[in-house]
Amino acid sequence: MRSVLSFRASLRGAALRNGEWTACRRNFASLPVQYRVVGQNCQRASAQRQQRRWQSGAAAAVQEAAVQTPEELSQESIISNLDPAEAARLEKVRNIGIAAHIDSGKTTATERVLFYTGRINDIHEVRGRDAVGAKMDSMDLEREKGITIQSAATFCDWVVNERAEYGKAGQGEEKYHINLIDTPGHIDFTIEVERALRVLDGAVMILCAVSGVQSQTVTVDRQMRRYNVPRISFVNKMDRAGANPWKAIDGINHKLRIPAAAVQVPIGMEDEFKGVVDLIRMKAIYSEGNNGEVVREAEVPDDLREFAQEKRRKLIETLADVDDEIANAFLDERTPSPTEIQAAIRRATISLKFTPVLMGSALADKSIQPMLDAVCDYLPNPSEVENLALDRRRSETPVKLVSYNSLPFVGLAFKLEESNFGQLTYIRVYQGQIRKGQTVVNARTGQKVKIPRIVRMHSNEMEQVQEIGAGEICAVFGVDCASGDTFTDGGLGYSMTSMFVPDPVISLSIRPKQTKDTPNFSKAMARFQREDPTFRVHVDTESGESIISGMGELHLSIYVERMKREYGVEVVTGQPQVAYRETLTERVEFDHLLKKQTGGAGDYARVMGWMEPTGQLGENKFENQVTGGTIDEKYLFACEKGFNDSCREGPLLGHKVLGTHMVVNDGATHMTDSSEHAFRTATIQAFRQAFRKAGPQVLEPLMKTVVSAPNEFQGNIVGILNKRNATIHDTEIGPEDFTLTADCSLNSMFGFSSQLRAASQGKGEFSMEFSHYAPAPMQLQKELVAKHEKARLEKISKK
Ligand SMILES: Nc1nc2c(ncn2[C@@H]2O[C@H](COP(=O)(O)OP(=O)(O)OP(=O)(O)O)[C@@H](O)[C@H]2O)c(=O)[nH]1
Repeated sequence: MRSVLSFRASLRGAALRNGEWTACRRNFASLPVQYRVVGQNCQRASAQRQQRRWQSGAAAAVQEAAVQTPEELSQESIISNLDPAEAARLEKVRNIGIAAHIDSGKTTATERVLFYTGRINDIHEVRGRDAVGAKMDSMDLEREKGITIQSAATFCDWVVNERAEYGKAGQGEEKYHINLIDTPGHIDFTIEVERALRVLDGAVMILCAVSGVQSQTVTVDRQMRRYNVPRISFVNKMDRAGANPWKAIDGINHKLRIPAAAVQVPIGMEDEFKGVVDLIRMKAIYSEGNNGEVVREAEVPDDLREFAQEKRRKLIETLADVDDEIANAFLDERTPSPTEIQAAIRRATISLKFTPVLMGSALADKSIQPMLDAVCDYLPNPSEVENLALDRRRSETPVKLVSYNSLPFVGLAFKLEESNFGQLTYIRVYQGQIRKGQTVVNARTGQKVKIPRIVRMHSNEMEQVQEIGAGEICAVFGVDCASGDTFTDGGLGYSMTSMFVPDPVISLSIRPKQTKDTPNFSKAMARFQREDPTFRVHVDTESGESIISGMGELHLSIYVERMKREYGVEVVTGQPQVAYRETLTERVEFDHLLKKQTGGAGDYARVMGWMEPTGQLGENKFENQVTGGTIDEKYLFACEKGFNDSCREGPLLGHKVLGTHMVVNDGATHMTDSSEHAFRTATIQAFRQAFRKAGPQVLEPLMKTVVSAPNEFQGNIVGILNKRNATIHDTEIGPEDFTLTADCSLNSMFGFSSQLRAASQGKGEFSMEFSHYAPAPMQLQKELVAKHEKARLEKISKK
């Protein structure tokens, strides 16, 4: 032990003095485990110290610069005197989401959660024979197709019983209030996951016991990281043939790169799956009764004792890598107590360093209750999550929001939905309370709105309430706003950052079959656009047709179907179109003169400079390098407008331009004939001419495609993908199914779903997600440009 301690001392000195830790790391892998733990702790201590130093410096700077309003001063004094009763209320609140790959069992698990918490009286299955369907899939389309399309919110109370092993005996029951959002798995509805994770404090990531980490698990993982959402993992479908929770845990560790360890081991597998052993308390847990509603605890079965001990050691070892207290116990060669392990899992989960893995079978009603206990035990309450707003009155300084009722109200509208009673706006209350009849202010528009009605949502049902406290989720009626707007009580100049909205990748033309349906058609379009930021509608300037754009074929086909069912409008749609982009590849100089001086007021503008690629296929850039005032400031502003207009409609196909840099460094102005209009037009003309000379290219979206199917269909499916020019990167062959990952151009993937169905007897599935833009094949580029040119000339000749 002495050598370990001196090792620790020398490392700490080195790490703090001059960062030699990096050098130590090179030989790190060869050290025995206890040395590795010490090393990591020292590194962490050094980083923490540096961070603390930085934070105190930053806080002092902010305080110096701040001119605080009376409201903000009162906010600070309230925070420094937090009421213990308020803290106790918050401790028992959990705002969580359930997110996973398609068909992992999110809705099935949520149905059990609602049943065990007494929110529903019977369990109904997704695509069940009783034709009722799961509670959270309330839309007819969801019930028919057996997929979740919209996220649905609900709430329930869960009672965690005293557990002597955690030193809580004698404290009785603890009742938790859980706000829960069930999200869709299909990538086409990804915005639903995005906005749910934006406002939730924690998540349950469900994995299929047979497939483990799948393509959408990776997407959901990325979204959770984007919003710093701690998660517990639940390996579902333990009753299925081929179930292997250890493969799933391996996937979390290596594919998602988040330290994970099982906190349970299964008792039996596949159709012998009976329950789980809780590794922290070393107790067997069985769910019995008609619907698994009776939870029975028993001793660990003899034949599992050794295996459970081994997995318990693995859990402690994984925790020692991410938690100092467990690392110290490890060093002292002491086995941590259940209370210490539980506390360490909670700390490490909330600080995003670890995910505990639970397992069960939602369909077989097994082991859902321990998952609910874990939600309460390991996921954060609203006061444990850092939520920041930007203070517009202090140059957007970030301020921490505190889930405390007595503070001024701040909430975020994260989802809009049209209901029979008008627009329903889902709001997460970050601080303060919202009351019926209260006037709140939209931070974006400055508009004041009175809240006429507040409800708590239970899927498609509502429960009226008078007020909602800090840290909770509710929905309000009669508030006109956009998704992502911040509301405050008007006293604070705070606004919150909104969620990430991906760009649509596919579009198609659409029109009502009968002209009499046009008003309803427009109404539906307006509503769908307001509700879903990834669904866009615009009118094509050339053809005059309405074009809808979205995240995939399924996404758009669902809206076409909803139009028919909810608005009685039959529509005619065109072929799906890909959202191409345009870029240039070479540097080209320009010197363009616009001169119209025949009678009356003329137009005069000369712009000079160059265009070149930015080096990345990202944002376009306009730069003014004019010296000597050859072009007036206001005209340069018009040049920039002309540049932005040109980037919206590229010269090749009329699609958006990417990665283009335009520099204007000289020009000429006429005393009377120059105008903003002239400079804007001259820039557009210069852009068009220069772009065409600068090695222009059409870019097409490449999709990360993941296909899985039973092994016997692999040959067929690979053949189909090869014909569609896919680049296959990876194939993983399991005992029954294979999964392959490929890059495919979206253009080549139309109709793939039906071809896959036919080639795999309906057993194959695939998901596609936008990856990046890449140059389209030369032949396709030529065809697209020629088609666009032909359509343009036809339009001119018709005029
Ligand atoms: N064998 C088995 N099947 C399950 C289990 N849980 C769910 N299923 C089945 O898996 C299918 C998908 O279940 P859902 O609950 O709709 O999955 P989901 O993740 O909500 O689906 P999406 O939201 O559409 O992505 C259904 O047929 C369920 O009956 C389970 O524990 N075992």
